[in-house]
Amino acid sequence: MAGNLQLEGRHGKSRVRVSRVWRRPAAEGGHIIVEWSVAVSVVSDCLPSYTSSDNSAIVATDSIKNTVYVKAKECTEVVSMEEFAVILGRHFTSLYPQVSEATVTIVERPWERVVVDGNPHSHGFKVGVEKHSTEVIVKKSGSLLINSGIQGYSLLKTTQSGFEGFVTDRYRLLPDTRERIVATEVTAWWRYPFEHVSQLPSKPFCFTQRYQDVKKVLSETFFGPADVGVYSPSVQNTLYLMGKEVLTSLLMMCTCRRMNPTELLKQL
Ligand SMILES: O=c1[nH]c(=O)c2[nH]c(=O)[nH]c2[nH]1
Repeated sequence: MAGNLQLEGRHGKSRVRVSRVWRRPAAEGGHIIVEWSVAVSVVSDCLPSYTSSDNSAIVATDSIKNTVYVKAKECTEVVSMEEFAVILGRHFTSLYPQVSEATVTIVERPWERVVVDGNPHSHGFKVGVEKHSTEVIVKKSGSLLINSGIQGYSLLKTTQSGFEGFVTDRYRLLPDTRERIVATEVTAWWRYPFEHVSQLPSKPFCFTQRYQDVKKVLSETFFGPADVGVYSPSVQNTLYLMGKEVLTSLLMMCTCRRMNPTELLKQL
């Protein structure tokens, strides 16, 4: 409290770019590289720094940035970005008595292993398109919220899509169709069912594997079987089915939305 005002201080650092390489032998799958843009925001009891010139409780945002680098260096074993975010969140909430909560957001640059002559390269990578990200909130009590997402996942099919029966008024130009090309850019978020740090799985790659599982479910639902596909009566319906499928098959809460309006809706 300051006077009759109830205040909560939150500060942090965003756009901290960090890369980490784990040099495994080729026989064990080769090198792994990650490049992350990290944002850390802490809820911190340092109200005197707002109401007076007393900065004694502030963890400087510069120190927050340096911590990201140090913690990445300390990860001698491969970690997913969700695990790294939890490591950071636990660090800030346990080391500093004044920090009650930390939110760590990470967006990954999608480096993908290249394939040469059909073989995954041991240390060669190219940048992919869609982006994986996570937002982790850790409280001093150990309570946890992990939401991960995918952005810029562009999908297109050349048939098995239509759009009919929508509002007809003097502004409508589009005819009904049961045959069109459809392309959309999917943004999806899902929540992991771990509500306390003690519930976190110890299995390595669990979060990274889950990300691959979500992508697979989203694309299989969008496209349908390889030979015949599946009919989509609207982008809305397909997005709903994609989210529902992630929810039921992977047991996670999921929201799917279209970032951009359908880009390619040419009537054939
Ligand atoms: O699947 C679609 N949903 C829409 O809301 C829409 N609007 C539009 O012009 N074309 C389409 N297609």
